[in-house]
Amino acid sequence: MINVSVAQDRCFALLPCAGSGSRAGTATPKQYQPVAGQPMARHTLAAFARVPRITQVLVVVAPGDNFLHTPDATFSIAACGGATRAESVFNGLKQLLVMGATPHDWVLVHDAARCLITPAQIDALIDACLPDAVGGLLALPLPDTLKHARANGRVDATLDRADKWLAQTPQMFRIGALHAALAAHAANGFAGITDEASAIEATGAQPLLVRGSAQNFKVTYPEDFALAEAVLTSRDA
Ligand SMILES: Nc1ccn([C@@H]2O[C@H](COP(=O)(O)OP(=O)(O)OP(=O)(O)O)[C@@H](O)[C@H]2O)c(=O)n1
Ligand SMILES: C[C@](O)(CO)[C@H](O)COP(=O)(O)O
Repeated sequence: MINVSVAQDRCFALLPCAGSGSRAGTATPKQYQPVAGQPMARHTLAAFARVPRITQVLVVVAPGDNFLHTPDATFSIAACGGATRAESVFNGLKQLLVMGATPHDWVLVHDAARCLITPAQIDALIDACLPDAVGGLLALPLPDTLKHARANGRVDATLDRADKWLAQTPQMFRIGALHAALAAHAANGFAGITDEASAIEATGAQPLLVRGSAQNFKVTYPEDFALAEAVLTSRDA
């Protein structure tokens, strides 16, 4: 007998990996910089490879990129990266549908540059979102006091942070819903769409917040590499 619930709940992973990493200041895009002995994106991929509920992993790279092109059965590559992260994700979703995913399947979109994600955190998001009608994202309540700045670099107010969260990835939604939500912003260059949840929110739906970890930070600035290296090395010890 076919297990219908499993067939309905397939989870794909989509890793946008086509950025230039301009804030990191590296010669090659930051996601390919060596961290703890491997290109950063390889650590991200290794975490997803250890989650049995992920049916397939697709990495979206920039056209012409060949940094990940060594044979590896745990992921596929599509060289369809766009000018923005949202465009890379939008193009990757189209590729997933070409590869046999259906609009009803789930997709977990995860920054290649968040190389400290763990299988347990991915599983926690899947567990929380599978029973949910909308889907959701890993996120963190603000750990610090939040200031409002004026253009002159001075503070004019301290904001209430009780209802503020920092968005992380993965962000998990139905492929069809996310594709349609992003398509609505394609004509204006995905302006204001900085993550998957923001596109879903614009449809009126309310993504679920699932508590992530401070260790799941995005390597963005030069000083972030040493921290990522230290955490990864400590996990291997
Ligand atoms: N056109 C783009 C831009 C970003 N990304 C990916 O989206 C993730 C998060 O983006 P971010 O950290 O902002 O990366 P960059 O855009 O590369 O960084 P920067 O803004 O400093 O240039 C990264 O894995 C990055 O490779 C992408 O696939 N396509
Ligand atoms: C998607 C994201 O990781 C959520 O925090 C983040 O917005 C991506 O980084 P960017 O600097 O906004 O491109």
